[in-house]
Amino acid sequence: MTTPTGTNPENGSYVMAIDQGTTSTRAVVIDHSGQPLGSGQKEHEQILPRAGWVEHDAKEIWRNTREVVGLALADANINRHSLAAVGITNQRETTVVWDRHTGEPIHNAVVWQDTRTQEICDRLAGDAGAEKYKDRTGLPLATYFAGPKVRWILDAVDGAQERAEAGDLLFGTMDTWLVWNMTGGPDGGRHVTDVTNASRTLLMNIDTLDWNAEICADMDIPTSMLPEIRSSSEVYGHGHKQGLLIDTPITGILGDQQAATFGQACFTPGQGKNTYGTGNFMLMNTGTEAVRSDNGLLTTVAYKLGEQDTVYALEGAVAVTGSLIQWLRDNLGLIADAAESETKAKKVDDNGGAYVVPAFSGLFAPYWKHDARGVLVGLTRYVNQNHICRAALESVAFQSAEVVGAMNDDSGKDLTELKVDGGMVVNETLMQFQADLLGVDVVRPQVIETTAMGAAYAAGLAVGFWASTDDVVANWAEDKRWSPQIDRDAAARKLRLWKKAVTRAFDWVDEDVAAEAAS
Ligand SMILES: Nc1ncnc2c1ncn2[C@@H]1O[C@H](COP(=O)(O)OP(=O)(O)O)[C@@H](O)[C@H]1O
Ligand SMILES: O=P(O)(O)OC[C@H](O)CO
Repeated sequence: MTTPTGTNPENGSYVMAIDQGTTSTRAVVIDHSGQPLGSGQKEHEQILPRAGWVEHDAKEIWRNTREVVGLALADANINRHSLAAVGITNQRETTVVWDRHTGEPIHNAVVWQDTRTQEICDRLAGDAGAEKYKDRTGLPLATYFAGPKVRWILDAVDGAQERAEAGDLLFGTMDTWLVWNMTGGPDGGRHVTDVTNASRTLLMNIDTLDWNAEICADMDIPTSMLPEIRSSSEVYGHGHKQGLLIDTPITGILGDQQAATFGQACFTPGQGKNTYGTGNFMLMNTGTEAVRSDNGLLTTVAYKLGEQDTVYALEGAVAVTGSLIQWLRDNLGLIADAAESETKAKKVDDNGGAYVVPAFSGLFAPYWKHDARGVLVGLTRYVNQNHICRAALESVAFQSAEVVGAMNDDSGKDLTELKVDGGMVVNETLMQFQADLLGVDVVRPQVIETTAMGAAYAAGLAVGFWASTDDVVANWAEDKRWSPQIDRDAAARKLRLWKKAVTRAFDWVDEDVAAEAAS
């Protein structure tokens, strides 16, 4: 039990991580051995104005952040004096533009899943060629990333371009928005981001880690509205007097998938993890080299600790996995909760020949086909709802198996085991099927809060709370391992049928469908 005095022996004994995710915001208090001590969580509204558009209210997210910080402190039974540092991790790419004088966003945040910028991407590809973007930024020119979203907001809001050019508007991903508000907002808030988040904007040169002036000019984005790019682990500022974390040093920022990679202790080239959440994101550490992919993977920054060398990763981003299970629940009413997807899937031995390809916002890795849409194929009278639940879970594993295939091809090495985390890894049927498909062990750590752990470690390393990444490795422990149980020919046949199903999703959005969606 702690008391709010300046002399408490527990002062500085913990680190807090704030995890600002797609569906909710969490704060977690973590101790030196890497154990979560207390947490708070709050969901925010998903604003869906039309097909393909997804928005968040950035002010709601800031309110929720303050609330969950209070909840986590209370749950851990500590006060802010017990915190040595706070780290931020966040849904990446989601874009906010706000007025630097008032702190008011000029539009709802445009979320990473949102596809409204397709026309902007097409125009940019027509002007300069998509290859230029891949060469400079390591990314395909796609609606997923932040730069085109900034362009869209500046076009959509009356007078925004002029205000941006006059230096009155600021851009940020969620890390930037939160740090600016936490450190004072209009009253001296720090306008910063870290290299991992900046590497998702399509505006940063992946080799020099600077904003690329030519690309910013192509998108007509004034560089005055861009945050300063900093490392992932250093002092960015301190909590402002109006917040709950007054004077607490803010010392870690990592995009959420990079944070999970860090929390899974993937510090050696070749090590990687796969996170099963709203979408699936696999990252493999490629060391200090920014490897370009020939197979639809993204080149991204994994982390940069202070002045140390930048560590890069290859990433396979899959847009729809856990959100398919939400869709079975909310749109089809097939299941009452996510866990029932497993109960139903276990009632049948296989998918009955059915395949679900959840290309709800096109297909991300390894295909990058924006004009694909979801399909359910292989239907016969035999197929029932249990088969569909199984097919939905299998689609999650199939999509990740294709990403692993791309990683193996790009790196020239075969994956030896897969570290997993995220909300879906409690689903044992899915984990077993993943091991069966890949032919390698799937391994779950004891603490599956890897995202929060990663942000906490980045923050704690900056203030000497942990001495080095060796402490992170020492704190990591295995919980459960699934080994392959089917032969490789059977796995290859399943994957072949999946790939056939995927081709049925291609090329759905023609001009008529696009015009209808836009009207
Ligand atoms: N038992 C389960 N089986 C299948 N999917 C699940 C299960 N439990 C949770 N999920 C899915 O996991 C996702 C939540 O994971 P989480 O890592 O919290 O997501 P995020 O961080 O992207 O918000 C939801 O999309 C939910 O549908
Ligand atoms: O918030 P999550 O866990 O769905 O992650 C979102 C990713 O960062 C998008 O790139």
